[in-house]
Parts: sequence; structure tokens; C-alpha cells
Amino acid sequence: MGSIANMTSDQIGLIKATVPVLVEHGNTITTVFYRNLLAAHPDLNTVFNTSNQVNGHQSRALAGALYAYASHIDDLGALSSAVELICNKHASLYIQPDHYKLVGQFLLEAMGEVLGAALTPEIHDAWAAAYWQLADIMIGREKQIYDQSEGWTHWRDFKIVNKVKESEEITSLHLAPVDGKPLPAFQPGQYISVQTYVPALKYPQARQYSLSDQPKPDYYRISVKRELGLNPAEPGATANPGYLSNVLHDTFNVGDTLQVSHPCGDFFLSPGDSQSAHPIVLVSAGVGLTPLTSILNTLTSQSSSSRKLHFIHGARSSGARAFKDHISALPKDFPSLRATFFTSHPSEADTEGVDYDHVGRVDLSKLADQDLFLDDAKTEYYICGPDKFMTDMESSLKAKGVSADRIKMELFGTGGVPH
Ligand SMILES: NC(=O)C1=CN([C@@H]2O[C@H](COP(=O)(O)OP(=O)(O)OC[C@H]3O[C@@H](n4cnc5c(N)ncnc54)[C@H](OP(=O)(O)O)[C@@H]3O)[C@@H](O)[C@H]2O)C=CC1
Repeated sequence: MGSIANMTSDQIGLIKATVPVLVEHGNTITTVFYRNLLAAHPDLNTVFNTSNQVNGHQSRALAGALYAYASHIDDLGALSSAVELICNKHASLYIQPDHYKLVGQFLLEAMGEVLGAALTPEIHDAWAAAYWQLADIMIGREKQIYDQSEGWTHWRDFKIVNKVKESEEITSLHLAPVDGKPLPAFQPGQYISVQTYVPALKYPQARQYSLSDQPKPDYYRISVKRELGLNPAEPGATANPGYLSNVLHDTFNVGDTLQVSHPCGDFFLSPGDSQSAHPIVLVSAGVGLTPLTSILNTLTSQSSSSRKLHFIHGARSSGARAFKDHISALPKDFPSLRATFFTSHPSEADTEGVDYDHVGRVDLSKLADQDLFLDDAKTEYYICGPDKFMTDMESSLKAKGVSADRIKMELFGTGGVPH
């Protein structure tokens, strides 16, 4: 490990002084960084998400992380949830200490290339110290996650044992380990990485997919939305087609093999909560329903059937909505479960009151306070969907008096570089 002793107070001051430089040049530095790193080490294309390279998301996210780090260099606690999120994702991709050496080297070189003489030897050394301060924290946390993964520390072959179309755009894959050994339980809400060779790219790619059912010993279920990559101006479109999601939908079938990493992620049903009695509200949009369906299935199979649960979901149309029949059938055995569906663009075949409850995007103000269990100060709220959706739901719950500690969501907390 390239560890450097603690930063000096002068170095901390120098890092804070470079915050405006990161605002101006952060995106250029990280763009140069990824370009040079991947040119010198093309094998790392398997580690980085190529779609996010193409659309610039990855360099913007790294620039945002550098900015957040420099801004909080004297208050690292403010970054702990972002660090936890990133370490889980790294562990899901089997990132190793040697990767940090390469990243540190190429990042400092990219700073030098972009900033020229403005990167004085003192600022260079301060950033080297800052980099290794954070890298050591992350390497340490990732080691802990590997140590807790019951010996599952490398990609493992899984076979598709079932493929189920859940909606017009979401298909589930049931994945069983080829070695036949029982699977470790995961925390409902966590994800796995799935890796396979993508012919269009000529190298393997990995993506994280939330586990969408309760833990089972013999297989995991993921539910994948096909990312078509339509015109980005269209509602719901993404700029690039999902390399992996399209391959999984079109090419992979029962009997085919993929590589899978152990379950990770810091967004999950609090351990022991399935046995508790307090009400739970699950709020999702689009394919964000996958981790919440895992939580829902765990709760409805393990909690008392009188426990108050409310599943609130928004989809573009009822045809785009996954698990429709499954969720509609649950209240038969779990009468205290409520489900409310919003549809933002109902199709002609959709009927209000039958296929959905409300037209439009999820809007919590359309629900009565008692349906959000606002009268119970122990009610917990789990939110998953597009980032803006999550922050909007969080704001409206806070406006209704819900304390932040009862609102759970997985959001990369650092934001980007300010404009
Ligand atoms: N953290 C995790 O574990 C997971 C996160 N996700 C995230 O969930 C998201 C789901 O995306 P996807 O299925 O493509 O979503 P869609 O674009 O299909 O949108 C689904 C629904 O959400 C609505 N919506 C979009 N933005 C908002 C908003 N700000 N407020 C209220 N409603 C909104 C859409 O309305 P309209 O039609 O008007 O656009 C639509 O009705 C992705 O961003 C994905 O990253 C998904 C799975 C797991």
C-alpha cells in the first residue's frame, strides 16, 4: 500500500486552497485521467462502466468526489456515507489495493498535465498525501467487506435457471451457482455485480443489479430493465443503450453462464427489522422497485401479517410496471399491506382505479397522512428510483415532519462540481 503519513496542517490548507481550481478544472482533470489510464491499461475497461465513460458520467462523478473531498478535508465525517457507498461498489467489483496505486499515479499525472506549473511540488505532495489518506481508509473498509463475504472473494460462475418477463421492459433472471454450494443470505436491498463479455465492446463488463427477491439458499433473482438508449430528449430515455442490459435481454437464456460477485450495498432493511412491528413505507419509481420488492417479500414472509406496510410505486404505464400480479396478490395473505400505483403516462389500455390509482408521477401529497403512517413516530421510509425522485420524496416526507434518520435511500451524497 502506498501509504503516506498523516497530512500536515499546511497540506490540509493547500488542499482547501485548490477547491476553486477543482471547480474550474476538475472535469478536465478527471477526463484526462480516465483517457490516459484506460489507454495505458486497457484491461481496466472491464472495471469501469463503459456507458458512463461514453456519456461523461464517470469523469463528472469523480470530479464531484474530488471536489467534495477537498472541501471536507478537515471534516472527513461528512463524507462517511459517500465513502461507504463507494467501498461497497468497489468490493462488488473486486477492486484491489494495486488498483489504488495506478489510480493515484494517473490522477496526479493528470493534474500535472492539466494544471502545468500551477501544480507546484508542494501542492503535488499535498494531493499525494490526501489521496493516500483516503485510499488507505477505503482499502481498509474494502478489506473488511471482503473478510465478511464468507470466502466469496472472486467472480463466481452462475447459471441462469429461469428467465421471467416482468413487464414490457423488465425481465428477471434467476441465477444459481454452478458449484451448487448454498448461497449466503444478503440484506434485502443489497445488489450483486454481474459480469459478462459484451461483443460490441470486445471485453467483459460488470453492472450492479439489486437483488429483487427475499434471500433464498439456491438462487438469486435480479430484474433488469432494458436500457434502449433512445433520444435523450424523450421522457425516460438514456443517452446510451445499456451494453449489458440489452445483452442480458436478447442473448442470455436459461442454461447460460455469467459471473457474479457477492452481495454488497449499504441500502438495506435494517437487520432485525423484519421481526419488528413498526410500520414501513416503500416508495419507488421505475426499476427502483427491485430492492424494495426484495424488502417487501422479506417483510411479508417474516413479519406479523397485521404489520402496517405500504408499497407506493410510480411507472410510466401499467405495461412498464413489474411484479404487478405478484404485488396485487400479496394482500390475500397479508391483509395489512396496502399498495398504491401512480402512472405518469397511462396507455389507452390503462384504466384508472383498475390499472393504477393516480395519474402522474408519485406525489405523496395525494395520500392521506394515515396512509403514510405519519402518526407513528417509528415508521420507516425506504425510497428508490431516479436521484431527483429520491430527493423529492425525501423533501416531501421531511415537510410532513418525518425525521431524516427514518428516511433510507441510496444516493451518492457528494453531488457534482458546482457550476
Ligand atoms: N439504488 C438502487 O439500488 C437502484 C436504483 N435504481 C435507479 O432507479 C431509477 C429508475 O429508473 P427508470 O426505471 O429508468 O425510471 P423511468 O424513467 O422509467 O421512470 C419511472 C417513473 O418515475 C417517474 N419519475 C422520474 N423522475 C421522477 C421524479 N423526479 N419525481 C417523480 N417521479 C419521477 C417517471 O415519470 P415520467 O414518465 O414523467 O418521467 C416514471 O413514471 C434509475 O435511476 C436507477 O438508477 C434502480 C434500481 C436499483
